[in-house]
Formats: sequence, C-alpha cells, structure tokens
Amino acid sequence: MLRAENLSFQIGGNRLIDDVSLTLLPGEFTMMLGPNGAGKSTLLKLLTGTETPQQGQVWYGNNLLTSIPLATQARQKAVLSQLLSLPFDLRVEEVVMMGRYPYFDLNPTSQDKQIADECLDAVGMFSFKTRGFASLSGGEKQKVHLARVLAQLHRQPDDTSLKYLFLDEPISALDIHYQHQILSLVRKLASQNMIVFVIVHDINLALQYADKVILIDRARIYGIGTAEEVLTEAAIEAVFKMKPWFITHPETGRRVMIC
Ligand SMILES: Nc1ncnc2c1ncn2[C@@H]1O[C@H](COP(=O)(O)OP(=O)(O)OP(=O)(O)O)[C@@H](O)[C@H]1O
Repeated sequence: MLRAENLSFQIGGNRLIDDVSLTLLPGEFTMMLGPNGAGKSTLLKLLTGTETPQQGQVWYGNNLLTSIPLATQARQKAVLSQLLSLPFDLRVEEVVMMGRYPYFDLNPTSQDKQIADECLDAVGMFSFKTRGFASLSGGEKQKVHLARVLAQLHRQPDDTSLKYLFLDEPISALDIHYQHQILSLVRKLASQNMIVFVIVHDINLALQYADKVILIDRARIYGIGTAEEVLTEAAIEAVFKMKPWFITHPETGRRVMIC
C-alpha cells in the first residue's frame, strides 16, 4: 500500500499542494483528474520522491519513502513524466534499455534485451527499434517512454514484490486505438500486485477504466472514490466550470459524459 499523510508543498509562498492525504492499494487502477494547474503533477512528484513536501509523509508499505535506498526504489517504482524530450539523441532501443539500468552494471544481458524487445512490442513500437528517438512523432515518443517504464518494472518469474507505476498524462499524444490499448495494458498490470496511478484529462476514460478516481482542485482533494461516486454532475460543474450531460452507453450500459 502507498499512504500519503497530510502533504503540503509550496514554492515562494504559493501553495501547490495543501494538506492532501490518500491511500493507494495494489490491484486498484487509480486515475487522477483536475483542471490545469490544480496540482496533479506536483502531487505525483511528491508521491514519487521527485519533490519533498514541507509537511507530511509518504509511506511505501511500512517504510517512509525517504528511507528507501534509491537503488531499491529504482527496482520497485517507475515514473513517466510529461517531459518526453531527451538532452541527446539515442536510438529507440537505447531509450527503452534505460528502464533496465537498475538491473545490470555495464552491459545489458540477453534477458534485458529480450525484455526491452517485449516492451517495445507491447506498445506497437518494435519495428522502430533502431530509429533515432529524436526523429519520432510525439505519439511515438510517448509509446517508447511507456515501453521504458514497463521494462523497468518487468518482473522476473520469482519476483512477487509490490511495484509502483506512476504515469503523468501517458496517453495525451496517442490516437484512440493506442489510448485504449495502453489503458487496458496498465489496468492489467494493476491486477498483478502493482499500484498504478495515472493522470488523465479525459473524464470518459476515467469512467471506463478507473477503479478509483481522485479529483483535485486548487491544490486540494475534491473527491476520492469510484468514478461513479466522484465524477458526478455537481462535481464536474464545480471543478471544471462546465455543465456535463450523461448518456448511457447502448452496449455496456455505463455512463458516458457529453458537454
Ligand atoms: N516551480 C514552480 N514555481 C512556481 N509555481 C509552480 C512551479 N511548478 C508548478 N507551479 C504551479 O503550481 C500549480 C500546479 O502545477 P501542476 O503542474 O502540478 O498542475 P497540473 O494539475 O499538473 O496541471 P496541468 O493539467 O496543466 O498539467 C500551477 O499553477 C503551476 O503554475
């Protein structure tokens, strides 16, 4: 389990996160939504240790995140941030292999190479393996970075430890086919003893995929619960300043939002 207790974070007197507490459970696919500037990326950075809160604590199981050695964290936690560019050009296969750095010293083993290939294949990018990363389209770059974090958390057959996957808008550049392919893939990972925490903007994707929704507004949590509980007409109107309409999907019977 991941537990965040009373997190607050400010920069120059500006409160980016204000007294946020939450619990993330393995097996649950958690999606966080909220308006631009609400604090989603900042909260993800606090949950992953990229930023340190001025107040509050983050626990991974029984350990404070700050007490877990970085080498251990690198094998249990992977983060996909919004920044997709790299400071120098690498081949696609080299970018994915970065996900295996926690597992080898100088040179990747044949097993590392096989895992990297499998992860590239899982996101439909195997045929781009030897291409220069800089030459890829925005969506292709996003898929390669997804392959990198999948490679980082790839399990050995005897590894049953809890893993943590954090994705900040991982499908923002993807076409509709890959949006669903990637969300189906990470939902499956959640069911394999993994905590999966994903930031998205698409309310309908959250209604379709999320086990738990966290709605954040102006640095504070507005609601936590199932999508049905949290993404209500009143909440969407209050947080996004848009009046939503809900219709019923003719085949699945679930709610679909239109504006
Ligand atoms: N280094 C910084 N200095 C000052 N303000 C910052 C800094 N980083 C972020 N902010 C501000 O904090 C607020 C929250 O930013 P954050 O990136 O967490 O929002 P977000 O909910 O992820 O937004 P978006 O949906 O646009 O990605 C924003 O108003 C942002 O401008």
